Amino acid sequence: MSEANKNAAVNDYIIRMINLNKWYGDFHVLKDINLDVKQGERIVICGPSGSGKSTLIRCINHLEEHQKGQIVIEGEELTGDIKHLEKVRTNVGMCFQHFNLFPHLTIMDNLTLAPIWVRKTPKAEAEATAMKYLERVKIPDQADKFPGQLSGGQQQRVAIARSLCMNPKVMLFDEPTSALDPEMISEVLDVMVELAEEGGMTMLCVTHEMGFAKQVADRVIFMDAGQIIEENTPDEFFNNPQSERTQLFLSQIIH
Ligand SMILES: Nc1ncnc2c1ncn2[C@@H]1O[C@H](COP(=O)(O)OP(=O)(O)OP(=O)(O)O)[C@@H](O)[C@H]1O
Repeated sequence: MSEANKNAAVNDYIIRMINLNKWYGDFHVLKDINLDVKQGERIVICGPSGSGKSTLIRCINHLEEHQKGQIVIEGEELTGDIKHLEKVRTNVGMCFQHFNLFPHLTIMDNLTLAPIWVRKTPKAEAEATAMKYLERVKIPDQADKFPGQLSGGQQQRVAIARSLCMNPKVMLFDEPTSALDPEMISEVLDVMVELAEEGGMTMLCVTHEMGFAKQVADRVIFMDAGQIIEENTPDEFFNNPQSERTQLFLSQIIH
């Protein structure tokens, strides 16, 4: 392949993980992960507890540091360089299991904090954008409340809106529904489905919500013991799982 073609191929990928390895002390948590993510691709990552799913996506925005291999984001290797990291953290939004909202700030202030201080967006513009996204996640009337006054499902929708206010290219979701009461799960999944179906946003979602995976994922990745064991379209993944470990996992979660 010519150098130009090689670069063109590389540029198709917004995120590349190349022989990625990570250890927590002596514990080898990620083992030779190779994963290329295309711009706009929607990926669901599943697998047993402790298989390294959260660690994998936390490495993408350097919340966890890898020790070997490479992560390349928009053609630039992630090294921990502070300037690059600022850019990555602006372009890659993340929603966590436990929302991580600032409890002492109103919803509006939670949403406008980063745009005003990191992006230097004028306050009125940041507030207008925040309102737009609060409407999109269907809670515009909660803007002046504090996180503690909202349900878990509402707080998670605020967390999604907060990420969207930074106009990210990639959204990482780390089990966004697993801390929610069952009746609140669908209101968060609905927002995620809408986001996925709009297209354009690259999404990596660690979730056990297999209905979500079937509905919107372009690709499902199954991890076990720090390795990617299998990846496929949802159709193939659910109907024709190849490895015994995937079959066992699916038999345990789908009844
Ligand atoms: N900061 C840490 N220090 C040491 N070990 C850790 C740390 N974080 C995670 N681990 C261990 O690494 C392994 C992978 O954890 P990780 O959270 O990435 O898995 P997971 O697949 O997301 O699990 P779950 O579905 O339960 O959230 C687990 O055995 C966990 O105990």
